[in-house]
Amino acid sequence: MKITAARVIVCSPGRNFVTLKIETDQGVYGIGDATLNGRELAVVSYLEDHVIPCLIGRDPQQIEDIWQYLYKGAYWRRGPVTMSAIAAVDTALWDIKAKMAGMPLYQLLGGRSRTGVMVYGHANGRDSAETVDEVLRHKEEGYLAIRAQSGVPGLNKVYGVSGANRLYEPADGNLPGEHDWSTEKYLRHTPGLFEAVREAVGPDIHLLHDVHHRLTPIEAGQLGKALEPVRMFWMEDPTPAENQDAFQWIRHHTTTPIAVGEIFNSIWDCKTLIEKQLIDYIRTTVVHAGGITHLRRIADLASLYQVRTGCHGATDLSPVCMGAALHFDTWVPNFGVQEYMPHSEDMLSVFPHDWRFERGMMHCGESPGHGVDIDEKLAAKYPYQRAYLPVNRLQHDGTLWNW
Ligand SMILES: O=C(O)[C@@H](O)[C@@H](O)[C@H](O)[C@H](O)CO
Ligand SMILES: [Mg+2]
Repeated sequence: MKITAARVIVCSPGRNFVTLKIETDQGVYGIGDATLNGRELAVVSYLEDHVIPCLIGRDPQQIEDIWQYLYKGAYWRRGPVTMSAIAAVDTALWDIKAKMAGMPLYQLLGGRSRTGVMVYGHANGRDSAETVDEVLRHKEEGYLAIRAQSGVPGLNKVYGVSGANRLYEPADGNLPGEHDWSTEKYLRHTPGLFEAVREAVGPDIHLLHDVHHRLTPIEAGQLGKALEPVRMFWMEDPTPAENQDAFQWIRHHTTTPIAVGEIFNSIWDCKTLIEKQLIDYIRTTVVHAGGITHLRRIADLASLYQVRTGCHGATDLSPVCMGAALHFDTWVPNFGVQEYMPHSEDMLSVFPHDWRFERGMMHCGESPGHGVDIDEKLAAKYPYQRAYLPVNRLQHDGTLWNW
């Protein structure tokens, strides 16, 4: 069997997506997500100018050998651009292999480990009251796990708050927007927010919160301790995770579970966090952590240390990634939860898919492959529009902070 062609499809049905399509001499093709929010064209070039020429003529069944070839053969290893490009190739090859086998991807990985994939929805509001209402609305819709994010009194623009339009999209404008930040105001506000949310929603709903890299380790310890009475499912990205050892200071002060990893792109980024059990959930994804092949390795390492998966699933990860993730989630033994920020109708129309949401669970579907396709004609109607993620500055003196 041979790869005969591969091409990158860039489209923007409400937001930018980058999709790799690999065609073979058996008439079967596979697709993979290569979207890197705010740096999309870097991955397009990495694929078109450097990777695709090396793929033509190779046997698409040799998924592992091609993964090793692209990882070791680049010499310059790891990084979000490289690993997103490798991920797109890997996902497309798994899609092809499953289609050739005539089975849904989860069967090829090892079969079903659960009846469905528990997902968490995104409730957010401009203030605590609006956020509580949104959490209750998600409970009504059947979610068993709900992330809550709210505006912070005294801050203008805060991560995760979509305001009137319920779909949250952080990449805005063709230059980075500037948000303001005050840790003091955030730490004053957040414990009260979750007391109100837990009071309203009752004891059975899993509550999650994304700190989005903004605290120091000791501040994260403070927040985790303040949230203990709420019994959070997790506190996400409490502090920047380049320094994995720093998480021991959070662990010293709180038992609130911790989730990290959506911006990680290889097993090396999370090795210490997992082996020292400094986290409870690993958030690495199919699209940014080297595809199914590498994500399986991360999940297997995590399973040795009772760390569970909690894959990132924001709308800037395309429906192709969501499809592949749901097959992974259906198989992976140490599954925790899957993030699910619903894509808009425009986005979903470009990516016909097999999955469905039912009472807080997602089901990946039974069609061969990962169950997602791309309507190239429709995609062509939505040309790329440069968009950046915002930057964050401390409100009192403008210091550039973590967004
Ligand atoms: O947990 C999450 O979903 C967030 O961290 C993301 O919304 C993140 O801000 C975006 O994926 C960045 O592109
Ligand atoms: Mg996050």
